[in-house]
Amino acid sequence: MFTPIARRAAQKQIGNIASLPRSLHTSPVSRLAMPVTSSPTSAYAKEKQANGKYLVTLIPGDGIGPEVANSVKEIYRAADVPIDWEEVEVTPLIRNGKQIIPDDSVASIKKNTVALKGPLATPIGKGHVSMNLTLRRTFNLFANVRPCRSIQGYKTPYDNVDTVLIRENTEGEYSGIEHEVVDGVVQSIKLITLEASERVARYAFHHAEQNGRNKVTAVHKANIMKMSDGMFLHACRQVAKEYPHIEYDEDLLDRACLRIVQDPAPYADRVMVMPNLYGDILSDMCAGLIGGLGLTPSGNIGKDASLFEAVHGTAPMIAGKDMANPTALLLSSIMMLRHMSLFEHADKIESGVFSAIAHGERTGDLGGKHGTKAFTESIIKRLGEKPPSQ
Ligand SMILES: NC(=O)C1=CN([C@@H]2O[C@H](COP(=O)(O)OP(=O)(O)OC[C@H]3O[C@@H](n4cnc5c(N)ncnc54)[C@H](O)[C@@H]3O)[C@@H](O)[C@H]2O)C=CC1
Ligand SMILES: O=C(O)CCC(=O)C(=O)O
Ligand SMILES: [Mg+2]
Repeated sequence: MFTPIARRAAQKQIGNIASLPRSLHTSPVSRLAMPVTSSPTSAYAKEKQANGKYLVTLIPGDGIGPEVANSVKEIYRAADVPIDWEEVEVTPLIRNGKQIIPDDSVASIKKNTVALKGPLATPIGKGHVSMNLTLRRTFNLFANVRPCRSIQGYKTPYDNVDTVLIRENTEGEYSGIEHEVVDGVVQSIKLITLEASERVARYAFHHAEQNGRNKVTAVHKANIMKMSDGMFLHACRQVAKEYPHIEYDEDLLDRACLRIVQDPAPYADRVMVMPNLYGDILSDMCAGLIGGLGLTPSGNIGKDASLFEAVHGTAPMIAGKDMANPTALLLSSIMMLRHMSLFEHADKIESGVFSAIAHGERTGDLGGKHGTKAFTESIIKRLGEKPPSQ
């Protein structure tokens, strides 16, 4: 199945990260709450500006986006994070019959190579295609890293969730190739390539190694989709040979869902890697185990740019009401800071937000009385504070 040409092309595009030195964060004891996402093929290498700060693209987004983005900006100001924001919009434009991202937004991400993004709305059924997916494809953000960890001090039926999902981010069920064959018959194509499968598999093994996880599990439905998911598995098996010190296994998607909701603890040792749609669904499911979408971050990692965003969407029912939980976008921004090697600022903000939640200063989605603004103030007061041990 693997031709030497396809293999060489894949190696050239993402590099062979099997031979990398291990990072500082390899022991489970020192494992960070929000993981490190950089690799030699996605490492942040920008210089500071003359004023001593880095320039980062900010897309506030739709719905609750501007409110949670504002919270991040205020916290960064209070924490003296050396970042200037370059704010751009990603309102869809049509050019030559094709939907595109505005030129200035593309140019900003290209130039800065790192972006923080609020959620963007996608109409259901008819209407414009997802600008989220368009951004991921435009910048070839091939791996979507979605960590989900129980929040210390916020009790749910599960105390020990610590999952990391890595979702193939550019193709699969979200390739966007759909057409009506004849009246009443529609075809939607799940397109999977060996190149993208190998690329995300290699990133998953590298991520496991870099963040102190000793196992990679490929999640699939290759019993049903024998060719597409079968090739995805084949790619994972081949890449696994490059990482003999990392254990590799496979699980069916439906069985994995059952096992995770029955007992998430065994999943704390590993990274799960999977095709696009499965990662979308599984990441919302895992968010439900720790308290909801107000809490889960993500990073879209590419070779030339990386874009960090919450797992959640625009939450239209609560938009503009000072009710949104900014934690998910803030934790995404902490992943971004670690990607940029701004570790001290990341640690200071991370401890502030976990401390506020542990002290019961919470937004409504977590049963608290704080609005977005009051919760932001609580985090600012607690920057650098160690959360109380339970
Ligand atoms: N990456 C992105 O930009 C994403 C965009 N979307 C888009 O967002 C729109 C709305 O999608 P939905 O399916 O309703 O999902 P959603 O994630 O916006 O909302 C699901 C539920 O979670 C709650 N919620 C989400 N984020 C929250 C937060 N920060 N604080 C408190 N509660 C929060 C909402 O109130 C709602 O009850 C759609 O247009 C969808 O396409 C959805 C997911 C991701
Ligand atoms: O693009 C969208 O509107 C939804 C995307 C989504 O659900 C996700 O990336 O998790
Ligand atoms: Mg989703």
